[in-house]
Amino acid sequence: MSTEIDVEQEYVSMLYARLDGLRADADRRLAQALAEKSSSTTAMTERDAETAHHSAALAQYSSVENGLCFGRLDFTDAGPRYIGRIGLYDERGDYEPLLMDWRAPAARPFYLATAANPEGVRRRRHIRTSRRRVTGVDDEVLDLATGKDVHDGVTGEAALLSALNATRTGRMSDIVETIQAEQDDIIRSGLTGVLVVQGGPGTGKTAVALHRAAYLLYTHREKLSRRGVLVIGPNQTFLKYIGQVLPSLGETGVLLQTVGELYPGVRATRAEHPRAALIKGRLDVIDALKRAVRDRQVVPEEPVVLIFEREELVLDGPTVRAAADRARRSRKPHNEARPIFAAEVVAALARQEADRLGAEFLEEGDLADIRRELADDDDVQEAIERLWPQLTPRHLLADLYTSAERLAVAFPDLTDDERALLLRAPGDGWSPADAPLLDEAAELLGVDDRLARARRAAEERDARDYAQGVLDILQMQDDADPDILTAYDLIDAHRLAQRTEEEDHRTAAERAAADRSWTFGHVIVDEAQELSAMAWRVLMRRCPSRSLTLVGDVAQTGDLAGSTRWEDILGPYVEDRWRLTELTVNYRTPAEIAEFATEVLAELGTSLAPPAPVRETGVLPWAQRTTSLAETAAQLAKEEATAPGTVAVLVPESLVDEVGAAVKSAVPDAAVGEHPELESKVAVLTVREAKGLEFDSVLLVEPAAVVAASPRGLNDLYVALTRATQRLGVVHAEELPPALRAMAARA
Ligand SMILES: Nc1ncnc2c1ncn2[C@@H]1O[C@H](COP(=O)(O)OP(=O)(O)OP(=O)(O)O)[C@@H](O)[C@H]1O
Repeated sequence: MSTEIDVEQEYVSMLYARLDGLRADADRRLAQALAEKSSSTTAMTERDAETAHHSAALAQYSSVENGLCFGRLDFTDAGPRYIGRIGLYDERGDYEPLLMDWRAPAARPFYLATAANPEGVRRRRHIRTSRRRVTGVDDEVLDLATGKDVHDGVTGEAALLSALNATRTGRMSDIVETIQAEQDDIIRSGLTGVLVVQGGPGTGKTAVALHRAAYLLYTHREKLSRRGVLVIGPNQTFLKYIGQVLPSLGETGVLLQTVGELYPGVRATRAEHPRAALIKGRLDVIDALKRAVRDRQVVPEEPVVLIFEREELVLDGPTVRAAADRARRSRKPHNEARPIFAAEVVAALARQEADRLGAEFLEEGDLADIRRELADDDDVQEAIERLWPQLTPRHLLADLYTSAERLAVAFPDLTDDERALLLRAPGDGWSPADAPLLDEAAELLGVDDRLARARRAAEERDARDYAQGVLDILQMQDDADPDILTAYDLIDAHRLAQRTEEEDHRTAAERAAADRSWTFGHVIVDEAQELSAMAWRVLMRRCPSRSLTLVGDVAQTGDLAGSTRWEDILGPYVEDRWRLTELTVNYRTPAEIAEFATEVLAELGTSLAPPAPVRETGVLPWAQRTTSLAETAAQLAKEEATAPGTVAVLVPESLVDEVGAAVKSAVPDAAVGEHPELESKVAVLTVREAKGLEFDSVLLVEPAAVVAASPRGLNDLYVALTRATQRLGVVHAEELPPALRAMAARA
């Protein structure tokens, strides 16, 4: 007798056969396209496009290999509908859907139907698979009369709990099989406007943000694949943690970046004092940058003497000031106003030279000659460069940060101590807070695109030469029959080169990463509460359409430059035209641990409600007092590592080296230091580094020091307490913070 599993196995096997067929087909077409000898440039670009298309299809088919089909809906009046990671159609007959993409409207009842509101669904089935084998099914009968109702608003309870209880791997996985109704609403919310998703720790904000990216790309493919989707995360470790989710949903074209990467060509990761980041994150830094630019527009105290045609010409203060005023009145950015300044200076020098020669004997043409010669003169150019230098954003900021005098001019309102925080040695590298400033500087300076223009001109020349070569060959071939219209007759080398150039086969994400002026179709910001006002300014420049999703928790704000009110972030850009949605269920932290986090939340005095934990484990968190913090933490980490799953040792910044070294000697393959490898069994991290991450077991070291380390220390403690999916232990030498006093002492 065939069981339900056998029935589903048969169907699932058929789906995999179809997937294999599609894969073989794409493989064959790709090989064909690659083997094709292109006889013309047009054919070549077509071939490139085809190659890119088939490669992308192949990548997608491979990425959905695991868990291809995970659900089935049976309707009261219709046959079954299978739900999976992508849509598959029957190639024969009338292209009947064999598998419904989870993002299609027809798949929605899988996530929304409840016994109270079944949407025509009689039964929802979760299909569990391991590779291509069906290992089990979980059914829910959505019929109030005969079936059970959903539990606490949770759908697919068995599948959900099994996902939540699974041991963690150090890589986030997708939740496509068990998306909950409140999450589904957000994921499928419209593309336009600003959507804010506020939710406590573990409510699935990151998961929702990524599934939303996949949904938007599916639903608005045409628009978004051209302009691209940008996802901003707090740091590289986090981006690596979430990096697999979108590919597992078949989407590879989304650009994941940190704020430190927003300025193309710079990867800003240098650590700096939080107060320095705070200063750089405030909007009044724009005025400081303006002053820094103006400081480079020099009016000499002593007249500058130039030798031209063996005679002296003099540039005095008033002449330079008049030229500078004229340039500034143009309201152009510094580099773009420079030619105006240079022309004024040259004109003033030309007048001097004309007076010397006897102006009455000179004609306008002679004057123009003098101006041209002066403009070409090395000494004159050098003087102009000294008085109004051509500046790149990097030079401007590097010169500023390495000079106490320049800092004093740019930041007159800061104290000496504050300015000292900004001072750095030459070649010290950029911090994440510098990236928005580099971008702002680029706005103030205007593009110095000489290099880019020269490169583009060279490329164009190459392309033209290449096109000419192609046309010559074609013409040679076509010489045989003069009556046939040749490519040469239709197009010249220049146009052919242009056409080749227009076809840029990089993905939108790749092009966007390299282009400061790129604007995205949609921007998603995770841990959005942490971004500074300056970071928002750059992001808003990158997203003039204001099609944005902000995901975060204003109770977890740790960065001093971050925000604790959504209206403060958005007010300057969209006033009150933004939609607030909330996530209320905690999928990560078991009730036993969440209880302590709730205490901290109350102490924080916010009006935010704690998210409701969806499960209990029966395991109580514990605390152990010790006089040797590092050794005890290391010993306990070693013990914890014998249980299944991952272990994080979370430490205040001040103890990271000491505890890291002790843990490393007790557990040699533990990950410590910057950018720890999260797939390691044990990792030592500061609380800040652990933001957004989760582990099966968490050992928190010296919570009192976490609280004391920053004005937002209590927020940091809240983050630390909410990282565990199973177990939490606290190791401390000092008194516990009040919210943790009730924690049981370790037996
Ligand atoms: N519907 C769901 N089905 C299965 N797992 C889920 C679901 N929603 C959330 N989770 C899981 O809960 C955990 C927490 O999710 P996530 O990291 O997205 O939360 P968060 O709100 O971003 O947390 P934080 O504020 O701490 O960054 C993850 O393991 C995620 O996979």
